[in-house]
Amino acid sequence: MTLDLPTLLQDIAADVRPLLGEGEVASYIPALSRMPRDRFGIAVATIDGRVYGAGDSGHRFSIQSLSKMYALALALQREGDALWQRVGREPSGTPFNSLVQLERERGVPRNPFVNAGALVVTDVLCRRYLQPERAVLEFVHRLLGEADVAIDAEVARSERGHSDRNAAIAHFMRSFGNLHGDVGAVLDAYCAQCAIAMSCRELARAGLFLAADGVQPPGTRVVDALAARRINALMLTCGAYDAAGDLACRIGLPVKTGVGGGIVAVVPGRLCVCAWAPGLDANGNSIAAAAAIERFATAIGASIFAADASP
Ligand SMILES: NC(=O)CC[C@H](N)C(=O)O
Repeated sequence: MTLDLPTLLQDIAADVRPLLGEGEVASYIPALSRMPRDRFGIAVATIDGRVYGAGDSGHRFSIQSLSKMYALALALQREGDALWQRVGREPSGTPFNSLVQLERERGVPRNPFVNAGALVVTDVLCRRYLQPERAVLEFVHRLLGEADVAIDAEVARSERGHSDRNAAIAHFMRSFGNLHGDVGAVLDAYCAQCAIAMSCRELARAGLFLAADGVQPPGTRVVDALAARRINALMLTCGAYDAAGDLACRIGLPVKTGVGGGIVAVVPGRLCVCAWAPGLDANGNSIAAAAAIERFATAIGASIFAADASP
């Protein structure tokens, strides 16, 4: 059966509309507190080059922790397996900005997707690049084959001005010797990378390398196949923080969430899907975007835990 993806996406946009008033926007970053909660977008990019969208699929929003996929890819490309000496590969079962495990585990974060792990990744990039946030942005430009996407300077400034918790995490790790650079410089780069603004269409296209063993269609290798596989594994187990198990049950795919309301999911060998809606649940994951991707994955039979992948 050939799937009618444009119609499916329209149906999903209509289905999730009642959820759009639910949840809270990420007001701990003041510039994000103004986001209207009635927005919704969804887009799918297939590895053979088709892109479909519905709702506000072309509207750019703050990618926030979705940037951690790109930063990790870049760090793995530069550092290889040495990275795993400084960052773990286990789910945390704690909120994304938690400090509690760091003392017991001597400053080694559980995984690269909680803030502590992402700050270590940024520290690695600070060693490698004079402007690490530009390196992440240019990595995105390479994935998209165009240089249009940018960092929203106001969002970056707003988060940087309210980054006490991330500063605490960074200083704490530095006290254990697991953050080597200047904490202020790491926070500058981290907040700027989180403030990249992209649309669902751009995020779905940019994530295709994860669906294609590290090769960005139509044929540019951006990371090796093993790195792509590892990023997917970490997205499945850690990409949604303390909701990773719930989303694995509901969606069954590698996913990454961000407090800007975006969720990216990868269907290996086939496609990448991104949904966006600003209202967040208590874990900081978008309520309507998660519901939309759940509905999409179910409709196309995408769960990696199901025997039959194609309806
Ligand atoms: N989960 C997220 O998207 C968090 C990213 C945000 N910039 C923070 O550090 O708090």
